[in-house]
Amino acid sequence: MRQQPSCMQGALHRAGMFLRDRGATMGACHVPAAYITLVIPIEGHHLYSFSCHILNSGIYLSPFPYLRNLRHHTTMNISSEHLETSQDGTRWATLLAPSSLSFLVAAIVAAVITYTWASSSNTTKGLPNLNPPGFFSSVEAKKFFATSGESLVTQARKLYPGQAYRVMTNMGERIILPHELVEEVRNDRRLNFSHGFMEDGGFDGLIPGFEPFSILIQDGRFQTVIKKHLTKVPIGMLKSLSDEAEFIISRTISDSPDWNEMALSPAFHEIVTKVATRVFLGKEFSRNDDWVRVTQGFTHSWIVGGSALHLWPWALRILVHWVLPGCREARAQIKEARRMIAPFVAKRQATIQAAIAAGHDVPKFDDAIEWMAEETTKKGVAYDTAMLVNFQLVITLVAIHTTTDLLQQFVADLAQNPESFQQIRREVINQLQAGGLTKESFHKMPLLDSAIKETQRLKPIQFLIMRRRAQEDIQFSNGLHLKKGTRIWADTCRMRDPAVYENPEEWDAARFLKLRSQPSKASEAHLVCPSRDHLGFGYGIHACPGRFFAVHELKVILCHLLVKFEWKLAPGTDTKPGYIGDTCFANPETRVLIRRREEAEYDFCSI
Ligand code: HEM
Repeated sequence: MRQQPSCMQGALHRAGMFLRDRGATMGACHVPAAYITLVIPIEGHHLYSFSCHILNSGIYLSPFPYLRNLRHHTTMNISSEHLETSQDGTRWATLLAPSSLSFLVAAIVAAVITYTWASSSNTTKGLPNLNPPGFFSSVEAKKFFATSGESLVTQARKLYPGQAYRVMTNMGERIILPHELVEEVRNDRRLNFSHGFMEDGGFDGLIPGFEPFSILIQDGRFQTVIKKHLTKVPIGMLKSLSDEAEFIISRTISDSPDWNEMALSPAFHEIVTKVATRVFLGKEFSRNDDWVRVTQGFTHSWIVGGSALHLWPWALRILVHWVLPGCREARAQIKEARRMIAPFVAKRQATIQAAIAAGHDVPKFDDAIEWMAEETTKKGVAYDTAMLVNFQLVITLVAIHTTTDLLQQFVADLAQNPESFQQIRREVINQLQAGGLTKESFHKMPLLDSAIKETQRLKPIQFLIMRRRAQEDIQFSNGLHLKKGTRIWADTCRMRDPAVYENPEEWDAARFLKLRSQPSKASEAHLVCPSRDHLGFGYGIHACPGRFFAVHELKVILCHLLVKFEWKLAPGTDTKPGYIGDTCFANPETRVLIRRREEAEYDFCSI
């Protein structure tokens, strides 16, 4: 089965499959043979990650976690009869060519040059280039976009109205599409979200510490779990959300009737994490501070490590990640998460086995571990702790900081608009008193819904949204031609366009409530309904599938806050959003003065 390939050329040729996937083409390359093993994804699947071992005279890169046992293999032929199939059905090929460390370095340099050349030969080259990279390096341009991306894009809107343009972002080159093309992007399956995210955020599974993101591209099961289990938000889930909100708010926000100063960001981060974790993993984990620390820490490491990695050329990332602090922390956090989840999964399996052995009904569990296990089994694939942990880490990552951010911005907006604040509180209390904390009551709180949507209009989580990667060549109606592998983002400028929204710079709580009375706009005026005029949750087939859950979670937390507390901005505090790259975040320094309200107009324990 195993034999020595003749030289490095073969290995690089296979590496070309990986590069070609993002629009590159490999040139012929004669490099003397080296002991390098590359594990390359086959048939559109991606590699989980590499780990690197020095074995005898050679370097051995082995995949993690599914092919751990292959560490004992020294060579493997790439030909189709020698493909490996991992537990989840993904097929892999391992490439090897004989030699020494110097040739590994030569191979990496060759790959960098080829990739750089191939990337720059894209057909979108004729588009205006907003932030061109330097001749030898794109690092400065990437750093510039990270800090000044928002002002660059504002400038581009004036320079290139209605046109697509190129820009070197902090994550690499992107084509920014004018909003006119949003309708063409939204349901085009050739423009893929997960593969784009997997590349930007998961580094295509090539970097240990980022391998959890491979869950995003495994036959859509991640998205299916969310759509199937987190969209309807049944009353039991609503009750869990409220129960956890009651618990954690009482421990995070002072109960004093006197004004106390509080920073919004850390408090809301804690509240949102625990409330969401209650649904994802139950009380055992939502009340477990170590778990919360690990999952929050993983998000932080991902941001820090990922931002640093993006400054390196692709081929060097597989080396530098070993020393970058965020990447090292991410690896440690994954290990710790596995250590915590493994006994939980084992205990559950033992309970099921015991029930079966005793002839009892198999107990039913209702949390994200169970949903994912069920969905995976349905695909005929065995699941393991590593995969379940990947799922937990990624779902927490996509769910928490987005929801925390919107909650924080909304609370700050209310503090700056006291009249709307009082009207929204009145609406909430009236409905809670009339119908309790139910979905029906939420339907009767249109001002709350409208005001949150308004906050999101003025400060979406990204001002460039709908990240996609062209999975094949694409021609748009305006003549724009994208080559396979091209990365696009869409501009959100329409969300502040005076032709679409009257006084667009003004926060108007009732803006979307008023739109509900216009038949043509009624449906898209709801918070969970994306449209070309409001891209806060994206738009089209890849619009955020977690938005229904996020909106319910937000409303539950807000009901608690509105009923129990009074707040206003602390003197001198700053509410201006911050920008990193395409991300727009609520100001982490925002502080409020907050106090407990005297009236107890609704008792949450009664639901
Ligand atoms: C206020 C909170 C949230 C905001 C603002 C938000 C925003 C977004 C945005 C803008 C996208 C990209 C859509 C596109 O490009 O068209 C997205 C995608 C996604 N979101 Fe959210 N999100 C939130 C909460 C959540 C939650 C709670 C979950 C999970 C429970 C979640 C899971 C996802 C997933 C899985 C995708 C990728 C969809 C796909 O692959 O097609 N999000 N979200």
